[in-house]
Amino acid sequence: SREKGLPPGPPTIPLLGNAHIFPASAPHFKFTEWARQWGGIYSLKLGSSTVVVLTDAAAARDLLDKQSETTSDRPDFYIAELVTQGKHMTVSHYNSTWKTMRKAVTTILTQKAVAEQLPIQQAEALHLAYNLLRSPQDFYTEAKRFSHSVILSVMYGKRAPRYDAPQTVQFFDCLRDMNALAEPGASVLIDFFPILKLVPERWAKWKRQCLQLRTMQRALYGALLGETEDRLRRGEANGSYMEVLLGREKELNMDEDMKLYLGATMLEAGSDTTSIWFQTFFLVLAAHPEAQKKAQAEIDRVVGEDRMPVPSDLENMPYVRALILELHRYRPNNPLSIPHATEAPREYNGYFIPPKTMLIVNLWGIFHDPELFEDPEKFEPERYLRTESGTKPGVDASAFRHNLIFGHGRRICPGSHLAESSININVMNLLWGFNIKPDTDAAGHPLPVDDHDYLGGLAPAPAPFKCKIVPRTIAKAKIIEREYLAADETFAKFEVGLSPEEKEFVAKTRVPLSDL
Ligand code: HEM
Repeated sequence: SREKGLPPGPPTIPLLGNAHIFPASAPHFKFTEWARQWGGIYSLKLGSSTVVVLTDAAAARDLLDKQSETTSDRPDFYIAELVTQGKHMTVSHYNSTWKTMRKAVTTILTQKAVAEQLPIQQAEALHLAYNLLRSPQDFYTEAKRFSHSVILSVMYGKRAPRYDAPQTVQFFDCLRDMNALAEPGASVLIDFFPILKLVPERWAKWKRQCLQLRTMQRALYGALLGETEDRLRRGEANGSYMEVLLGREKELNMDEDMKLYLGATMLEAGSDTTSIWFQTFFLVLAAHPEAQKKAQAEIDRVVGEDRMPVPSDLENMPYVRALILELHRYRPNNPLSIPHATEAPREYNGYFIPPKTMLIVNLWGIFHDPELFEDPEKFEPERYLRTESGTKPGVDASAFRHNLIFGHGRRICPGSHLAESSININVMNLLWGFNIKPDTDAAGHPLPVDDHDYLGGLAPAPAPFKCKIVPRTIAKAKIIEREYLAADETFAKFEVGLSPEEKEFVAKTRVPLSDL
């Protein structure tokens, strides 16, 4: 049962606590419903463990930002432990391995270092736009290829020019298997009822799956690391982050496994999140033509017809900036962020929070709170023009920093600069060049777009859907094509390591559309 002093919460039953009512999928909806009933700080009992859900931006700031020395641990995650033996930074406990890896990541992902990688990000964005001219129906997988290729290039100095290349397929298989194993249903049970860990391998299919995934991951990430080392030996450095790390591995104290899993962490954390963001972008814009038209009008005013947008244009586009913030609010990538855990007892607002409590920031519940946001279920970028935080006028918004969707405290997303840069470039490019429209029926009538249809997981992606992505003018399509072909030199630096098949593929596709 719930110990005295804990924040309130739904009634418990013996032994299980609240485990019998713990939602198996899309937990942010149930967590939000409970927040409206039990308040911005409530607790759940799962067996003898405690979860505190924070649907309150000020409480999240006070506990996770301001007291982050004792609230930066992660909960036990036995599945990840089996697969990576504690070396995956995102889910690792707050220990010396995490500190070493986090330091390495902060060294390579500074705002300045990200700015230096801008040319390949811009070239990848051109490739995305060019591919949307060629095969707009593939936008869903193209969002994944693009996101993966950017982080693969900046991390390992190698592009992913097509979605169905063997190494790219292998990467997405690893990601799919990890996400499936980490679905709250299975993993929550093991973590809260540790006796399940003792089930022998022959009865525990998940144990066998973990070992298979470990083998797959080590083969893939070992090969990518080896390729970078070979390139360095051949004197073909191209400025990738892994090269920087390899140059400083002694000073940063990185062992072999840390190097391998650091690359894995970055590729996985960077590919999935950004691709889901762009899939959401297409879905929500197809459903909201009015917002799309306003953003396009602003982009046309600032950029005109004769050139593509450049990053500095965004300064002059308040509506587009508001649209990006509204997308973060309306469909936050990680609706429950990533859970933290306490290392020491905490008192907050008269409640007692014991050590080893799982702290969940319910971003969904915060961003969809009708007390804070006018008509929160409505997609309305204008709210970010009325107030800086998008909240209703008069609401105390001091805890609403603009990067709330990137998490809190010492665990805050280290990839946020890279992600924001990708988002800014592409949102401008895509709205400048294309109309994103609902799919149509046989008679050409637009079909309704369901922007609530999402898959499960901690970072839910829109369920695969159809939409029409059409160049706004022939002149703009020609400019995209011209710019893409002109980025040849930038691409070439990241294509030395491609297999002969990939090189052939690139050579065949790097031609004007009329020659295809
Ligand atoms: C739209 C894109 C992205 C979103 C919304 C996002 C969001 C988040 C969130 C909410 C967290 C958890 C923070 C916390 O625990 O308080 C996180 C952690 C993390 N993110 Fe991102 N992220 C994005 C892109 C990226 C990219 C591009 C990279 C890599 C280049 C990256 C690397 C990481 C890593 C390594 C962590 C774990 C940090 C740690 O546990 O210390 N993310 N991200």
